[in-house]
Amino acid sequence: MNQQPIVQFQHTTKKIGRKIIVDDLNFDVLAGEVFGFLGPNGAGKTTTIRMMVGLIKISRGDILIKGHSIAREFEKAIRYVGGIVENPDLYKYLTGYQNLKHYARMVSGISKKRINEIVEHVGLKESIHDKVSSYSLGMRQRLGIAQALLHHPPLLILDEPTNGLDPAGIRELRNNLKELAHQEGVAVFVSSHLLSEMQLMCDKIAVLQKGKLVSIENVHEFIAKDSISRVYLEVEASQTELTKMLVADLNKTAVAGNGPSELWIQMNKEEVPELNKLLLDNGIRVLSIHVQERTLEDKFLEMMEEEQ
Ligand SMILES: Nc1ncnc2c1ncn2[C@@H]1O[C@H](COP(=O)(O)OP(=O)(O)OP(=O)(O)O)[C@@H](O)[C@H]1O
Repeated sequence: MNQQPIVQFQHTTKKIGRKIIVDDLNFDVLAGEVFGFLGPNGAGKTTTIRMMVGLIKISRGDILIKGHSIAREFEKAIRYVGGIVENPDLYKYLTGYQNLKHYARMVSGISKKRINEIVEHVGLKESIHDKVSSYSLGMRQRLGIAQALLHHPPLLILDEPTNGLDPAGIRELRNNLKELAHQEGVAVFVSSHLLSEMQLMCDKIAVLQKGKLVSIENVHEFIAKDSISRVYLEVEASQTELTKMLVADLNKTAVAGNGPSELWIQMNKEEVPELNKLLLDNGIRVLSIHVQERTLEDKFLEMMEEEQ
């Protein structure tokens, strides 16, 4: 997979009045990855995206798209961007196809073949000749993506794309975006509040807080890093004895679970074999041992608490 940088943030900063809203961002978004942009309300995500598409000026630094500066050569840079920043811009009284044709006329060099190809790609073939007013929100979102992709941009920017979609619509969108990135090599830059969704959708996660980049990692590494999991045990042993043994041998405190033989311990997944051995060496019968993996949401909330 071609992993060249499509977007390069270079000391990107936005100041409004005296307030620094986005503070010295430095990172790349690569071809072929779904890149998640996370952060609590007011972190500066929308402001960053608005700078990426030229809706507001960059105060300091720059953003390069395929090597072209948004600040100095906007016309060139923006040609490489497909974006839905607010709601997709669609004419409801026209059909999906007429909308795409209208858009294609504004951007030169888009063939009929390309329109059909993209319609198929976003899964709208069946309903493309229906009026947009009859479309569900998910279908409108897909038509918006088709429109953004008509001119073959190597970068797709989506601000909160799952807003208002039902679970089936979210799943469709997720699969669609992953396919675009992984099979067509498009860099997909997505901001969202839905952490469970981002965990399923993204390859990489960047976390913004108070305008600053606080983390950027592969999604699996991000979740697993310094990962303390809950390990649930169901054993045939007296809880008091077991608790004493865990403190003495592993320096761990166990918490009673729901049933009389259940308890849980906080530990790294890597420590589980040691726990298992300790139980076996002491002749304790283990009925079940289960590691509850952390989610992106757990990690994100922990991180926000630490930052506070
Ligand atoms: N034009 C403006 N004037 C003053 N402050 C602004 C302006 N635009 C944004 N802000 C402030 O900048 C901060 C970042 O806003 P932004 O909308 O980028 O955050 P966000 O991460 O997208 O948040 P959300 O998740 O709530 O959409 C907020 O504190 C907001 O109040």
